[in-house]
Amino acid sequence: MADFPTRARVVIIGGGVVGCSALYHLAKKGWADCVLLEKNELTAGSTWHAAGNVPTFSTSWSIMNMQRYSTELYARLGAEVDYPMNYHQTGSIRLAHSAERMQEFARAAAMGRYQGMDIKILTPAEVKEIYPFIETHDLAGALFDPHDGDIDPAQVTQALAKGARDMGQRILRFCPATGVTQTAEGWMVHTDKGDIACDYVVNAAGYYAQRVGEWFKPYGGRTVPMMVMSHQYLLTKEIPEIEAWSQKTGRKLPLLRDVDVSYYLRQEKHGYNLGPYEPNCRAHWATPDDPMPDDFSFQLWSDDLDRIEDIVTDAMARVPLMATSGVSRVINGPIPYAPDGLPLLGPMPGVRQAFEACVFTFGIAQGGGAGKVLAEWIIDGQTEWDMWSCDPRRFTDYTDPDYCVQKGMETYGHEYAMHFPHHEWPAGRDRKLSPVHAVVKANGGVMGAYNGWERANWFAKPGDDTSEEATQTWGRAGPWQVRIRAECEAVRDHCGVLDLPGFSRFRLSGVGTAEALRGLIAGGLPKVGRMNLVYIADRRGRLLTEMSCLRLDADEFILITAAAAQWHDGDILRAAMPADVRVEDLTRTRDTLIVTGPKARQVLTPLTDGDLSLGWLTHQAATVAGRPAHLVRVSFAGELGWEIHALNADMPDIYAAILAGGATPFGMYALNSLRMEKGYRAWKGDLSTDYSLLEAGLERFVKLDKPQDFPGKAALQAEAQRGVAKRFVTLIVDAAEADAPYMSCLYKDGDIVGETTSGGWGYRVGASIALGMVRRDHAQPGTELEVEIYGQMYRAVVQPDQPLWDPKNERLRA
Ligand SMILES: NCCCC(=O)O
Repeated sequence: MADFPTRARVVIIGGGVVGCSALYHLAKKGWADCVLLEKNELTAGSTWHAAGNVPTFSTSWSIMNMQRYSTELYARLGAEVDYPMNYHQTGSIRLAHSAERMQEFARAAAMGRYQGMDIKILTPAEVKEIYPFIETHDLAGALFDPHDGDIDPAQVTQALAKGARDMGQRILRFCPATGVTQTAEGWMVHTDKGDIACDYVVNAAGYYAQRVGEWFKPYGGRTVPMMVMSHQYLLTKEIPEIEAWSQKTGRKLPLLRDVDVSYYLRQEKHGYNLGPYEPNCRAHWATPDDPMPDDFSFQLWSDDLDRIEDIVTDAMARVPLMATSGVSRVINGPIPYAPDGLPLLGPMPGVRQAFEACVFTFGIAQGGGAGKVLAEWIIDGQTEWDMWSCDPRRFTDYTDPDYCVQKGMETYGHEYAMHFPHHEWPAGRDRKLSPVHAVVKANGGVMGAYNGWERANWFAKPGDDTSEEATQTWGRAGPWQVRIRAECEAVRDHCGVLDLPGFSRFRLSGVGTAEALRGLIAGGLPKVGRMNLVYIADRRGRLLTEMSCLRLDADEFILITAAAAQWHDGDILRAAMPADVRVEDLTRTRDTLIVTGPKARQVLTPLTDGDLSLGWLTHQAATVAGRPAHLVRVSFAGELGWEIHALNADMPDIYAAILAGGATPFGMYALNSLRMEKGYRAWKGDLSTDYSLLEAGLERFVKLDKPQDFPGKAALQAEAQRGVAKRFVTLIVDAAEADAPYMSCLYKDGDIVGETTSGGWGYRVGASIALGMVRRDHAQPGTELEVEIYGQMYRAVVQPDQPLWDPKNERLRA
């Protein structure tokens, strides 16, 4: 090939909407010497047969940001790149059949308002006014998203490609990538037409992402956690009434989603496009007798209407006009699913200079925003919005193909389901078990999955309702409530024990470790024998992670971090440490118990040879129940307490002895309540890259005057000079039956002035607590705000800057 590019800054593998959007956005940010490789024609994978809906609605703040951005981009893109396309912002109506669904809508509408969108709640009568063909007698109401609509998937992809090409980017169609080789500088991407040397490579291969991902395994990569579903939508013949309505109004009908029945219904020309997400769904290419073909470009499966018959019948009852027309075409095509239904967008776990932008199930709606996010990741190393919900590192070593198929099918069949705070999805469970799992279960543990690890959320007593049905509420009341209260009271008055498998832990050792850490963390290191919290920021001073740092020796440390952060934090540590520093991931080999409460010393004294008089934030090697362990004098529950870290094989004896010593087992729900009463932040709720370390109120962990430079130092120094825009606060809320969930809006005199980052009931203080970020001018203690909880306003008062429980920390230092 005469002008084959042998060098590029970035090579993107895959020419769907996401790959083209990434190419476009890289050029927009000034990197116009990149190449996109597509093995067939652009859009040949899933993009060409996508339904083309473009919602903004999401109950996730980051997904809503990404989808909102897509609608804004698509509205201006045609003119910007001179490629007119069919984009209809018709608005959409999302129907509710229950009060709980209306509560979900109210929460999303508030988030939408915070993002500047006029999302509205409708009564059934209002639905009928704007959608005359619908039956509304059994509806609770609806949500109206004015920016929703549909776009031609091929046109938007070609428009992004044109825009990218016009800025200098290269797109090589019918040029499949055949492999990659890591080089000292970056990568060599191989094709049959030649090799391309590049700094960065992006896997944007849609449903082929797992195959492309295999090429990265020799360089530290893993099997891409995904599977492929068959998604059908059917197109009806033309319906005269729709044509007449469109001619009369000059508009298309708003897109309908009957989310409780599980389908979307959209005007397509003068007929309908009906897309069900059926519970009895079908995975493809998931078993040896159904292998993924090497090429499925522009292909579909034959239709299977039996699977969606019930939903079609329901839709015809909802919009009887549908029944007046026959089916003209069925589209049954492959759609990739990650286990949680969200895309993989961000750094490729374990592999330097490689990214993923793949496994999009809503690629058209998210593609615009995804390109922006990916360009930021690659060029800036950080993103405008915290994107943890899409970060490929959220899935770690437990996502084997069987897990991915189970979860993918569960997610597809519940595409529009509500995600209640006390509900745990049942598929793909028991992937990683604590060494005391059987005992925890035998004691009534009602389990939840944390990075694949099973932990007790609460402990049920015989007769308690532990069914999935009982969890279908946004409220705090449920069979768990009385048990959580008792667990918190046991921790307050006596001693509790929580088994915490999967705490991510890394040992760092070797000459220069301490100095390397000083150049990474914002604060100081503990002395040998002591521990403290350390924080790592990005260049903007925004919060990447928090770790407990135990110093074992001058140059030997254990860093302990959230279960979910294992691969995220592992990547940060490995990237930052020089070659002489050894970074070992010990997560799998050890288990942790939290033993805490005023009688914790009494429980432990007969069991250990450790020195229990050592003070707060100390640690020591000791035996417990005759087994080697490490005792750390700390408690996330905010009482006198120790963490006991031990090898898996030793933990059953230790746990048994502590239970026999009178400790009450408690679960994650109680821990969450206890930590909020102390104002202890949780990772990726209260602690996210949406906030700087200073906004998060972590000044005491930041040493701006230390000699070492560290990521974010200059930005934090500048922020300290000018003052923070927002401030972390604790609020007491006059809540009713539900506490404030993540991203509830905080108002002052009708204006949104902040948001909650977590909320729950404090059983020791007897109040509903919210932690949040508030505009600096409204963050003074005593300020009265309002918080919107599922559509209702409640008084929320900013509390003094000290813990609600044990403000002087006397109990935990006892
Ligand atoms: N392509 C799937 C769109 C689903 C939805 O609009 O809700």
